Amino acid sequence: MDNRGAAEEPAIEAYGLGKRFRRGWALKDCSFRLPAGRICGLVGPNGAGKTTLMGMAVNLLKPTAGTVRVFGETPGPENAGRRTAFLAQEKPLFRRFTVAETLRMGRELNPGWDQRTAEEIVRSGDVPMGARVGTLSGGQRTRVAFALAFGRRPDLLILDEPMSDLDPLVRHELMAVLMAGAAEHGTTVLMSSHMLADLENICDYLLVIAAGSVRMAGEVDELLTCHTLLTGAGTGEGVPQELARHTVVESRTSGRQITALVRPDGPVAGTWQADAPSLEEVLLAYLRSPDAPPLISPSAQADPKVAAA
Ligand SMILES: Nc1ncnc2c1ncn2[C@@H]1O[C@H](COP(=O)(O)OP(=O)(O)OP(=O)(O)O)[C@@H](O)[C@H]1O
Repeated sequence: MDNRGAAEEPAIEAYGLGKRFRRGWALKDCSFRLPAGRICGLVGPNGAGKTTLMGMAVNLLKPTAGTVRVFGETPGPENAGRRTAFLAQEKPLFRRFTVAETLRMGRELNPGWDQRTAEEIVRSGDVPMGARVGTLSGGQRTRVAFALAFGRRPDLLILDEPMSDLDPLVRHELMAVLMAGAAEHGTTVLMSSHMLADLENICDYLLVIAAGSVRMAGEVDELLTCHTLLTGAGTGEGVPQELARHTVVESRTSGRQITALVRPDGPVAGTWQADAPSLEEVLLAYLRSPDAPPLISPSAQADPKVAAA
């Protein structure tokens, strides 16, 4: 669905966004739009620029080039900042605070604080309210940090690899909490993760970056339906001639069999078995093929006017 024209501003819109550190560009010419209300997976190899992008959306980093807007505003402590909660990769918490004190701090700092939900998230993991944060396991600390971010009831929740230190059961439980809460409150979620199979179950939107630029962005359904996985008999090296008119994202030869992920431009000639790829197959193909043409679906295309606003 294309949200253009909807009354709600996009949750995030970036145009020509870039960040340069001493060693070079961490993110370059990055343009996309994330419509409000989506659960968006942010995918990319190590060092692709995911944390840098999130840092600019939450005003921890200033862009070197271009623009990023959150609900139509430049990120800052005011409106956009108040509507956004960020769970950083290192989950910064006060180690000397007890869990109860941590939640009390959340309540005192945030007018729309949802104590019941925050407590439920903590209690369902049997984390003692009286325990000091510094004595908790990594996964328990993540649960508390998650409760703190979620309890703010933000309109935009930005999570940097939230699942990396969670066991599979906790991961599923917290992601279910996330999805139910987001559905109930219309929260937009931007979540980076390397767990591609998990993202398939959680996300309805996707942003893929590699080497500092956008490789793919849009509705998961849309991105899936425009790809086909072809399997056929390989006759040699390289992309077979009959695929030349289509966009071949990746082609791999194994023995006498060739497998190609393509964006077909009309019917495919030749004898191929055509299958619908999984999200994981599409993501892996794009991650392995940095030279494949990027794919930005209409709902994810940034409006150049954002840069001028
Ligand atoms: N504060 C900084 N100073 C200098 N370089 C930085 C800084 N922060 C990030 N970088 C560089 O920017 C690039 C992008 O880093 P970033 O942390 O955004 O990647 P990432 O996609 O989040 O990676 P990962 O999946 O490993 O968490 C990397 O090359 C990194 O070394």
